[in-house]
Amino acid sequence: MPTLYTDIEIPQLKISLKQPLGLFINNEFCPSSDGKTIETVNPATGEPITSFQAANEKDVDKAVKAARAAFDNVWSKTSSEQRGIYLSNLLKLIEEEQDTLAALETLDAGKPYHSNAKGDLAQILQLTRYFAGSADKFDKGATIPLTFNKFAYTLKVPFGVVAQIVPWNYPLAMACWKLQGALAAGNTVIIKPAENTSLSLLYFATLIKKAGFPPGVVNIVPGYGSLVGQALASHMDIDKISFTGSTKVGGFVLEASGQSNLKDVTLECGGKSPALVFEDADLDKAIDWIAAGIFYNSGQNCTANSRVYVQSSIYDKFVEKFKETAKKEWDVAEKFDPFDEKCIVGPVISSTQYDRIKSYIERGKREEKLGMFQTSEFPIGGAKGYFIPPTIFTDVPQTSKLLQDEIFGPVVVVSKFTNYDDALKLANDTCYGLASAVFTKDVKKAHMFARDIKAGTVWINSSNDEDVTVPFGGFKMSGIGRELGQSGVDTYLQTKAVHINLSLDN
Ligand SMILES: NC(=O)C1=CN([C@@H]2O[C@H](COP(=O)(O)OP(=O)(O)OC[C@H]3O[C@@H](n4cnc5c(N)ncnc54)[C@H](O)[C@@H]3O)[C@@H](O)[C@H]2O)C=CC1
Ligand code: BAL
Repeated sequence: MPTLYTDIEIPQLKISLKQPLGLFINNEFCPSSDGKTIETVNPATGEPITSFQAANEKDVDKAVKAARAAFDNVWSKTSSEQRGIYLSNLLKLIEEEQDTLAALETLDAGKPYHSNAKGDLAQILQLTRYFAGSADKFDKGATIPLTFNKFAYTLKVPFGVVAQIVPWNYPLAMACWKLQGALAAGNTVIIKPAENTSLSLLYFATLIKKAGFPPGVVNIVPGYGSLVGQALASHMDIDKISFTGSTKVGGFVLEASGQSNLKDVTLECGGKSPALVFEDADLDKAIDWIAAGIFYNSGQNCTANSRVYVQSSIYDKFVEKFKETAKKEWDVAEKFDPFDEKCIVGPVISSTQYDRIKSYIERGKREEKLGMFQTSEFPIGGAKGYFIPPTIFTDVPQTSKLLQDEIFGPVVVVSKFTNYDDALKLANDTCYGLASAVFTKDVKKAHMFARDIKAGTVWINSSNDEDVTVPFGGFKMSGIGRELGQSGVDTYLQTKAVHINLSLDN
């Protein structure tokens, strides 16, 4: 029998835990059908942590059968109030176990424990509270009076069996954005974590069971995207799929739906979000927001403000102060233990991502010969893991690959603009449309920008301070659909129209 649990010790926090390593189907941890496993690595050290069971197509079928049976026999007959009670039970358990869950994020994803992983858990608590309260509120239809002899009404009904594929940059938070919304709406779920960050969600499964969710309502199939993700996207008995990750894979998911059963698709994909700084902005505050908006989570944010446009009249001053702030507040030097309070910029997730980001930095420096500032020497001496210092490229032309591509690391490009029209044109010149930020004291200009920018989120005088009660999602190649807020439940409901004939004659 394969190992389905291992003991994990986190001496820095004096935490010991029993880590599940199996697939989670019908409320039980089980081995994969072919016994294959995946090794997961601590990105702060590059050393292996443990290995977990890797699902395959056969296991996906098993999970879908469990989810279908749970939907048909139990979950579709469970009242929305009761679903809210299960989510409230879950909330209490997350509160009790938040330090352990945050510690697992730090260990497996390299997120600085104090300044980052704990923040993810705070958001998870907030959204679980919100979705627990929404279960019996957002599923109401409407009555539509038609003629004397006819009226209609609508019912909001869950899709049934929902698949969810989540990435590694916010492993548990992204899972909870999707999971709690789908459960509140009355669906059963099969969820796939990213292959490099599966531990926190597997531990979370123990809370799902303790919270009282019936077997089969939540199923977890860790494994490779090209195998398990693809099997979910093309499965004939899954009614909806929600995906967060790269735009490229988002396209595969959409295509797989089209080639299989036209399952409903929500996609939350890449971004290259602009931040505009006008000459009337509060410069110090703008810089603080922008630095956090790109360097937090080592730049591994789909909404990171990775393109900064500054009005020419304040450009030099901005660049000088931005570098100072990056060095003072966001340097990585000698802070290589993400459990230590001093570590603010953790490692990036993997050697693959490290090499990818490094190649962009090399390109900017050598091929494109751009002005570059880094808070520390790179590669960093003394770091075993995948640490990259905050990197600022200046005077970057609009045609640069560094300005057009999503780099997904602590790398930012800064350029000039002359006036509002120029700034807007540059900001909209991208295939993405996830988020944007504008810094100005001119209320009119700020709202003009909110109107004119083609992006799903606009921050005025802030950046990346998302809120779980506000809808989130992208324009253009950044995605399809919305999550969080009321949309976070609505996206898992479909509308049925009922026509009523009151006529006595026909
Ligand atoms: N929007 C976001 O939050 C994220 C964006 N990205 C972007 O993607 C780039 C590459 O990162 P990756 O880890 O390669 O992202 P990815 O898109 O391959 O991974 C995200 C999730 O999709 C799954 N997946 C991979 N191939 C799949 C397939 N064929 N069918 C279904 N699911 C599949 C993965 O297993 C993972 O769970 C990053 O540099 C970044 O630009 C990555 C992660 C999150
Ligand atoms: N900030 C959570 C969404 C994301 O960056 O993927």
